[in-house]
Amino acid sequence: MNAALHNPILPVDALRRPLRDLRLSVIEACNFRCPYCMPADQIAEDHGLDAASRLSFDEIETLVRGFVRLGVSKLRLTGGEPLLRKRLPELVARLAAIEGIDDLALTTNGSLLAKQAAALRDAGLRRLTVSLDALDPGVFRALSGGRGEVADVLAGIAAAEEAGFAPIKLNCVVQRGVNDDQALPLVERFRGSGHIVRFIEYMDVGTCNGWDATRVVPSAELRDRIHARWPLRPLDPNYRGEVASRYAFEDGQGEVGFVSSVSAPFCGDCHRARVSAEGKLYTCLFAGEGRDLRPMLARGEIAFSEHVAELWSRRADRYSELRGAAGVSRKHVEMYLIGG
Ligand SMILES: Nc1nc2c(ncn2[C@@H]2O[C@H](COP(=O)(O)OP(=O)(O)OP(=O)(O)O)[C@@H](O)[C@H]2O)c(=O)[nH]1
Ligand SMILES: C[S@@+](CC[C@H](N)C(=O)[O-])C[C@H]1O[C@@H](n2cnc3c(N)ncnc32)[C@H](O)[C@@H]1O
Ligand code: SF4
Ligand code: SF4
Repeated sequence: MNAALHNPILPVDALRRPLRDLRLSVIEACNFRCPYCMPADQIAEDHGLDAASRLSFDEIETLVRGFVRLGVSKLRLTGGEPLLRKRLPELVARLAAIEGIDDLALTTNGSLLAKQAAALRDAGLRRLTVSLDALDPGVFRALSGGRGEVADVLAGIAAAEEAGFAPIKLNCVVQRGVNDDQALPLVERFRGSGHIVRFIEYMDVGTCNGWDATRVVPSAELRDRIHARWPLRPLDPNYRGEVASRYAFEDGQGEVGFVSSVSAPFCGDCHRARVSAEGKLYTCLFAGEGRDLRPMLARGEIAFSEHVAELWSRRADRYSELRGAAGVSRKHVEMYLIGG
């Protein structure tokens, strides 16, 4: 909607998909070690770039302005754990002020949210997604790699609610035999709260999480389990290309969502670009390597956007649809580098 204001010629990729959505990692480091993302035995305690290797706030602002010229109106900040980035509210305020960014969201593990929710809200953040894989303290702790407490995340959600975030989306990555027994308690806890629990199929992202297809719980199976207890009916997407499929509780107690990248891929409508904390562009969550945008950033917003338009026009990614096909190999970037 805003895009034509800036640039009447908007790029489409080789599969005719426009660029609408930017997911920007502000930091690659994390205080958790979720085994499906950053297994503790493989990712060192002091893992991470030195601060100077991360894009500066000035670079990030130029980058986002450049993406807006190409049609992006939706921006999600992620990580690593984005709340570890120093002076994050200051960055949020700068990004919220950019004309053309209609939707500014952030995904966090929630552990540091209690302290920061109000400042982020005041800075202009409008939407929040908190990852929450379990309510049981022991299961939660194991799924954070022994680093997190569910009580802190629940306190973070309460603080975010208090600060005015509504609805908050709560993302749960489901693994069979690990935390699939947490699904119904999560639904029970948040039904009627105004927040939206979303179940994410465990994905084969990265090369270090030992992904195993037998641990994927297809969304349809989970949906049936929930439906048997609290009847559901399908809802229309909020916008074209929405990643989660939505279901309302028949009794009016809100909705749940399912992200089914493994059992029902959605590449046809994928309008998302991803940029890592050091400024590499990934045109797919499963891309093998990124393109370093930093040199072009130094040449300013217009030259930068022309460069990205060129890269986007050559994009033909659709990994989830091709998964398992002959010749499709796994040489993926790690999830904590690309931000999910
Ligand atoms: N395979 C795949 N998974 C995705 C894609 N986009 C998001 N996901 C996954 O879906 C999950 C939910 O994503 P969120 O960060 O909550 O973002 P979203 O669903 O786009 O959020 P909304 O803007 O609120 O609709 C995350 O675990 C992502 O990794 C995608 O393009 N491909
Ligand atoms: C990489 S994290 C970054 C943001 C923040 N640290 C958090 O956990 O919310 C973004 C999302 O990716 C999800 N994720 C990580 N690895 C995954 C995997 N293998 N399959 C599915 N989702 C995954 C996480 O659960 C989280 O919701
Ligand atoms: S999913 Fe998020 S919280 Fe968990 S290890 Fe990855 S980046 Fe950290
Ligand atoms: S697998 Fe790649 S192309 Fe397909 S929806 Fe995910 S990010 Fe987009």
